[in-house]
Amino acid sequence: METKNIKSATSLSTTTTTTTTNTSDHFIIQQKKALRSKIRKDLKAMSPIQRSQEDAAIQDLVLNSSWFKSSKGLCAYISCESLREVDTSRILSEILSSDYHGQIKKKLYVPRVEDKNSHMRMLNILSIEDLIANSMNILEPAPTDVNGNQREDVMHASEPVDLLLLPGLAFDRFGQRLGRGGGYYDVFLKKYQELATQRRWKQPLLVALSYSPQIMEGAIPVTPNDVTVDALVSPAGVIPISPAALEIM
Ligand SMILES: Nc1nc2c(c(=O)[nH]1)N(C=O)[C@@H](CNc1ccc(C(=O)N[C@@H](CCC(=O)O)C(=O)O)cc1)CN2
Ligand SMILES: Nc1ncnc2c1ncn2[C@@H]1O[C@H](COP(=O)(O)OP(=O)(O)OP(=O)(O)O)[C@@H](O)[C@H]1O
Repeated sequence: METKNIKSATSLSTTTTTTTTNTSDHFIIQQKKALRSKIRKDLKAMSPIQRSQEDAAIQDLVLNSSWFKSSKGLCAYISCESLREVDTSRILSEILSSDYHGQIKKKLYVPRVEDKNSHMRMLNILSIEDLIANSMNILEPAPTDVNGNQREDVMHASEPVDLLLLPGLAFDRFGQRLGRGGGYYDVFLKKYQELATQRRWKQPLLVALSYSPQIMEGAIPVTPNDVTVDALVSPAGVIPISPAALEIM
């Protein structure tokens, strides 16, 4: 049943535009809503011990991987405990730690919500101290740094990022991702992929971090705007999905 709905969602992508919402779209939106509720419940039901074991396993997999070690520029989310997101604190500390020349190891951009119309920017930070809690209680950078200088927006950077670490509520083995419903990542990812194409940069690797209950057996409901990820990192291991990921992971 679920698979059949997904097929119709896929075929819709060629026949509808992103500005119209027809009956089938409404059906998928309802299915997404239901799945979000179920996953939120499953995440709440995880014991703190299981969660911290999974946080450690996922972060170890990332930190020990060749694709993370070789990355030079990243976008990563600042995990929010109350949203039950996979912890990124050790990964962020490693990115922002200094090498023996006193230089930050990798360039880091983190999300900042600009408005409710799915608009998010990825801004450069040099330290975790650069973050302040927003109205949703998620840590994010102020648009300017302590000296009053505008933070660099990844969309205006002269160098590409090679890796994006993404949050989400549910994922499947096809790389489909269900977010929290704001459309922030889908809009950002589409724009960044277009920028990379224009500049003839290599597309960044999109890697989602997922607790075990967030990986679905079957396909999750998707709409044409949903951007697929290249790979998942779950406590059981790295799951490469796209040809680019299969080549390097
Ligand atoms: N850590 C982190 N930062 C992020 C995101 C994210 O998912 N995680 N975002 C990715 O988009 C953007 C912020 N979007 C968000 C969208 C919804 C909620 C939220 O609190 N949702 C509640 C339900 C709220 C409601 O239904 O009214 C929830 O999911 O429980 C938070 C952030 C940018 N920064
Ligand atoms: N590329 C896009 N252009 C315009 N609107 C978009 C785009 N992608 C998503 N949206 C809008 O964002 C809203 C939420 O979309 P959806 O349910 O797919 O979000 P999500 O995948 O859960 O969120 P996120 O992308 O933040 O993780 C929808 O109303 C959708 O129309």
